[in-house]
Amino acid sequence: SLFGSSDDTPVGRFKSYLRIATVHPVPDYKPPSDFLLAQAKEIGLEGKTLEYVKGKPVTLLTWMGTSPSLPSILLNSHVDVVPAEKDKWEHEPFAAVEDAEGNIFARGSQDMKCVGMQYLEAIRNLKAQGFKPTRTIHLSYVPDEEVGGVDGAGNFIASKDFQNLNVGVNLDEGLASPGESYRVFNGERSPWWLKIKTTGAPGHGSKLYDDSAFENLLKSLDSISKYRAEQFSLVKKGLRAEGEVTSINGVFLKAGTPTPTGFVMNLQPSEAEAGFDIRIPPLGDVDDLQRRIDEDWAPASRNFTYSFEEKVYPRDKSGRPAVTTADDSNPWWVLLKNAVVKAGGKLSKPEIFPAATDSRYVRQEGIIAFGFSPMANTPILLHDHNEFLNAKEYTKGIAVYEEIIKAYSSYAPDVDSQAEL
Ligand SMILES: CSCC[C@H](NC(C)=O)C(=O)O
Ligand SMILES: [Zn+2]
Ligand SMILES: [Zn+2]
Repeated sequence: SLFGSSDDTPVGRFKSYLRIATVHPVPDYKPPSDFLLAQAKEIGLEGKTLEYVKGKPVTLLTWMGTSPSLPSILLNSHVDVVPAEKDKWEHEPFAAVEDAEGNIFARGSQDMKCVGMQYLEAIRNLKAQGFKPTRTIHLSYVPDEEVGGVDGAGNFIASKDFQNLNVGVNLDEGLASPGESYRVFNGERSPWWLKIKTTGAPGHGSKLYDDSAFENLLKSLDSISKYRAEQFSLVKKGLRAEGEVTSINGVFLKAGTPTPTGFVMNLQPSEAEAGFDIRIPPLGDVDDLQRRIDEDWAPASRNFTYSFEEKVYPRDKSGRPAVTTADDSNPWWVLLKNAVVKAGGKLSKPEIFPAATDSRYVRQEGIIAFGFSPMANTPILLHDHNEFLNAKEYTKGIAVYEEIIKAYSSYAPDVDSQAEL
């Protein structure tokens, strides 16, 4: 066929998509978009591209519902993947080699080309069964998630195009699960990427004096380290899940006077800097964290200045925690749970995603969003060497999406009770 595979089966088409190396730092977004548009045409979906940034198309596929005025369903996936260190892999990372056990090795096999193709395969099957959706279903294939999504989902979700889709519920990526239950995420922690910098008088390495830059920084590191230990101990004691505490991890340190072979060893430097990746849960205390930064970690009294490379506010536009209700009061939660069970799967308790996905842009709009990648019995290998997904597990996921799409697109309660949905 057009994309170099003669294997025109669900698994074959998955492999074809995996073989399109949409890899950072310079993914070519045209080939996957052409591939997806060709798939859409074959299945009978409307397809178009929206290009908010040149060379970074959002591919939007649509299955019109019979009641197109009802809020729609948006199935999102990102087309880009992180790089792979080829020589550390057992199989070429973009060859989509299937081993004797049916494991398909490729960068993107878990994160998240599986999901992007499973949506399409589920729709292909539903169409073949003669199913007619009541609500309209949109599939968005976005660029640049792996570099923060600003040029991808960020632009798309801020657009008039997106508003016009009238999205009622969104699905995006989750994580694989080594156990038999699928994981599901109803919120995520927000990144604050903090850089702190202090200055102090330089001096001889032998002299004890107050307020050296290095000493200023050590005090901050001490305070940060204590806070980190407190948060981590809540996880270690089993009192909180990983996504429910604030994490802070050092990511760089910068100080010293370089020589051609190392650093000057008897000179106390006049500047010291450090960087931290902080993640705040949706219900985390933003004011407390900000106070710690101002008073303990980067106080002006110790000559600090600070800046953020990233600072996502963990609330939606109305000031509510950017978290989706995942209990029986939310019909979209109930539908999801029941659909998974109907497909023969199990769903774990909802969790907060520890890192950031494109879902944050949707939840910030106050729209219901679940992170869900149907991969059970699968080691978590996103961004890792030898990322793989088993063909059987992939195929099970298609059946799961068939049930979800059926349930979601058929959901049409009485007109007066569905204003919010
Ligand atoms: C600020 S965007 C960063 C996005 C990235 N996402 C993942 C899934 O690793 C992260 O959480 O670091
Ligand atoms: Zn991803
Ligand atoms: Zn990723």
